Amino acid sequence: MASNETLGSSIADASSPDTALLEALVPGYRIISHFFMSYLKIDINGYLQILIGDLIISTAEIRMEDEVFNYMMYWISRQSHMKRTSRFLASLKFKHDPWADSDDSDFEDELEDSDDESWDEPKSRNNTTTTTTTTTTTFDDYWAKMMNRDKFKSINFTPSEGSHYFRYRGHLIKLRRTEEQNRPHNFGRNERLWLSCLGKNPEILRQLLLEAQKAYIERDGNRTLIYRAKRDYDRSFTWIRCMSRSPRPMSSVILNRAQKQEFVDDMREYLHPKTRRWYFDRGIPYRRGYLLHGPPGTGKTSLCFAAAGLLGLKLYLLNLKTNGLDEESMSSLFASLPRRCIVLLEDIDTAGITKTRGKTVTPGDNPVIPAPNTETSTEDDFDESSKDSITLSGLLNVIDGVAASEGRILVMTTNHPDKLDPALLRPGRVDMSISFGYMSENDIKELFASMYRFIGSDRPCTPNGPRQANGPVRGELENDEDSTREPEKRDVSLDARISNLCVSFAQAIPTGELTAAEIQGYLLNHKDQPEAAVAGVAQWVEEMRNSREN
Ligand SMILES: Nc1ncnc2c1ncn2[C@@H]1O[C@H](COP(=O)(O)OP(=O)(O)OP(=O)(O)O)[C@@H](O)[C@H]1O
Repeated sequence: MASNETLGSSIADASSPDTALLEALVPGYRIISHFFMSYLKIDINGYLQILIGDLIISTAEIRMEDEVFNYMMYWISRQSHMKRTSRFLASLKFKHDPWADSDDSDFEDELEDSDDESWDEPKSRNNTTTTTTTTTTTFDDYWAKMMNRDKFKSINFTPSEGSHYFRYRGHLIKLRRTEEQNRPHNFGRNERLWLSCLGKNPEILRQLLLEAQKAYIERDGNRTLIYRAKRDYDRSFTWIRCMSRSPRPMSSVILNRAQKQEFVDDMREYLHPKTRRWYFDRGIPYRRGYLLHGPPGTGKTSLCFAAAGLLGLKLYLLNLKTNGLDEESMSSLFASLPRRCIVLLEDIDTAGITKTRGKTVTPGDNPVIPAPNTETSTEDDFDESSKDSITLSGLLNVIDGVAASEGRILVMTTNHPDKLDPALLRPGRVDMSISFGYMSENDIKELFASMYRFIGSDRPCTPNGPRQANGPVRGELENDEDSTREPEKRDVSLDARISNLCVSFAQAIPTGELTAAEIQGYLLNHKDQPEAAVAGVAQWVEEMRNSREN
């Protein structure tokens, strides 16, 4: 903002007078206080401190564990005048600083860069030719550029610890940054920010914070935000933002279409304000739970990510095996969830909660809990791990507990639904189950088409040939990027080619034997060569069968 400027920095702590703020209030204050000190030996700063602190200054405190901290740090890091402050912290972009540009966005920048270039397999090394419209780049050129970029990581400049003064919309603002000392190194930093302005009306601080929030949220756009539970050094747990990703298109998850539609419709229906009212009017806890079950690599997690992207919900990941996670910490995590979000509890059967309702976990009681290594662990070690484990009744208490946020969507995934206690599966805890399995012929065709819909000139394709000219209606399951492409630009010959190949590919694979992850793994070896994928598939299936038999 043009009207903003940084006026100076000091390392004075909180107890020192806010000379700059006073100067703004009483022009000439510095000279007056100097006069009092030099000639009358009276330090008027000390007296004024009480007046300033309690009567004529408004202050906002911002804690690092709160997302507002990220808003503010992001805003600060984007203010050119703040970068010019005389005392600053220079740091490389850290992935765990959500306000800094993440590695994910670096990665997406790289994708955009590489989209601007056309690619040529090198006939000889360092063979680069320039055409009138695009640059033809060899891998070596690209790699040299990336390696250079990685060496020179961006440096963030933010105001360092202490006090900094700047003007915001004509108001003098003091920013103080502090860091908790004596904190174990491996638990990271714990900082606080303090924003102060003159006067008892903090309106300008609110405006600043709202502007910071807007900037931060706009930066995320429609990306899916992912949080995970992190243990602090005082053993408490909080949610921290761990990454943001472009939304996964729902159409990229291969699942029976009706089931997928039912899942999405059910979530939409649940999130509708009328449904919320319906629950409240009847005194029913407003929650919804889903169980996604099936063999590993069949798309359970992918569906959850795609649903979060489609509905624009934040995703909170929690692994019940997290070291130190107990019922109390889990309840406080659930209590601090936002009103609308998806919580994903993965591999619920491996968490020591299978069919042990009400039992205290003891060695050998539950084969799923990792047994202590008798050679290296002591009794104390085991006591600690049992104390930290989540029991089935503990989990049920958290799911049902009064502290559990209403409005959240709970998704649990498992490879072994048969191991789960019926108590966990009852309606109210699990309202819909979706079974994931090995690939059918249609699934295989769909997966093949989705892998090759962008090759060469990058034209999307469906297993049934070119999409209808009018395209999907917004909000239907085809919410993905190809739905926005103009139909007339589509490469019909590629569509026809892929449609034929996916039939041959699917015919060569036995149905109900392989997972999507396995087939995807094979196709990744033939990324731009669908014909080669079809040619080699029979042999690959043979090898897979042999490896399973051995
Ligand atoms: N049904 C599917 N549709 C599209 N891709 C899939 C599907 N199933 C698996 N994949 C691909 O396989 C990989 C693993 O998928 P995912 O993590 O969703 O499986 P999962 O069922 O959650 O596995 P696990 O039980 O081991 O957690 C991902 O790269 C995903 O893209």
